[in-house]
Amino acid sequence: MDELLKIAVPKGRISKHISRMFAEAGFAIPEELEETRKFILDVPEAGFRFIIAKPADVPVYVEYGAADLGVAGKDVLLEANRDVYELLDLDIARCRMSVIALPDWRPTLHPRVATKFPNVASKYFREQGQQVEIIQLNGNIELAPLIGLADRIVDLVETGGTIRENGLVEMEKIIDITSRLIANRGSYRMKNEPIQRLCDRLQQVLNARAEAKRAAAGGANG
Ligand SMILES: Nc1ncnc2c1ncn2[C@@H]1O[C@H](COP(=O)(O)OP(=O)(O)OP(=O)(O)O)[C@@H](O)[C@H]1O
Ligand SMILES: O=P(O)(O)OC[C@H]1O[C@H](OP(=O)(O)OP(=O)(O)O)[C@H](O)[C@@H]1O
Repeated sequence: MDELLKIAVPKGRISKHISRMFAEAGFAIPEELEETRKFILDVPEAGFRFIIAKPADVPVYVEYGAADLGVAGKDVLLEANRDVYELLDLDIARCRMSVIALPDWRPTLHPRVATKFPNVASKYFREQGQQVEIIQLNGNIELAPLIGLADRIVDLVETGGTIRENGLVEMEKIIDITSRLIANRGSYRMKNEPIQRLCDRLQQVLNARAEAKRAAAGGANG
């Protein structure tokens, strides 16, 4: 097959994990993936064309077939709710989505929740039987309760450093988050062989990583 497999990858956190993971899978990926200002990076030796996208745009490129495959956080996938196949949990960029507030938070008559994930947050509070006004922001969500824009936020937590530094507390976890490999439905049928080959190699990396983790835990215990 001479056509390159088009893979949409967000720059930043996820691209760092991806270059490492693809290298472990035996694909020589140039360091450029993390550094480049180019938005298209061909790696013909491996048969890939990387498309460098904003995280929230990855499912859009994949749904429309502008990319065959993509890597996106489960947060982004739940929020975007696009018609794509989720092929693999890559177990990278692990964090959780939580409800966060100031420590003295009390229920109010007209609660306001600020978030980058309005669809996920609305669904969560609806399921909890809570009526809230959702305010969509695009970043630095932790600011909202500090300046009186909202009394709670829904955001991602990894180490807890950001909420701690801003004097906030995590109230409830909504869901655990990792990044997923997704595929365009048509590409999955038409380019099944190279996609399956890539999935198999990535699955081997996941197995090797899990085994190394088990061995390390065993060593620490024994
Ligand atoms: N602190 C974190 N720790 C681990 N994973 C995270 C963390 N924050 C975000 N993620 C995961 O990484 C993905 C990409 O996040 P990243 O911070 O690189 O981009 P962003 O800031 O959301 O997007 P943009 O570039 O549009 O500002 C998120 O969708 C999420 O799945
Ligand atoms: O628990 P921690 O380890 O502190 O990580 C959590 C922070 O990381 C993410 O922000 P990011 O750095 O992506 O910035 P953003 O607000 O622009 O998305 C997230 O939105 C939190 O603010």
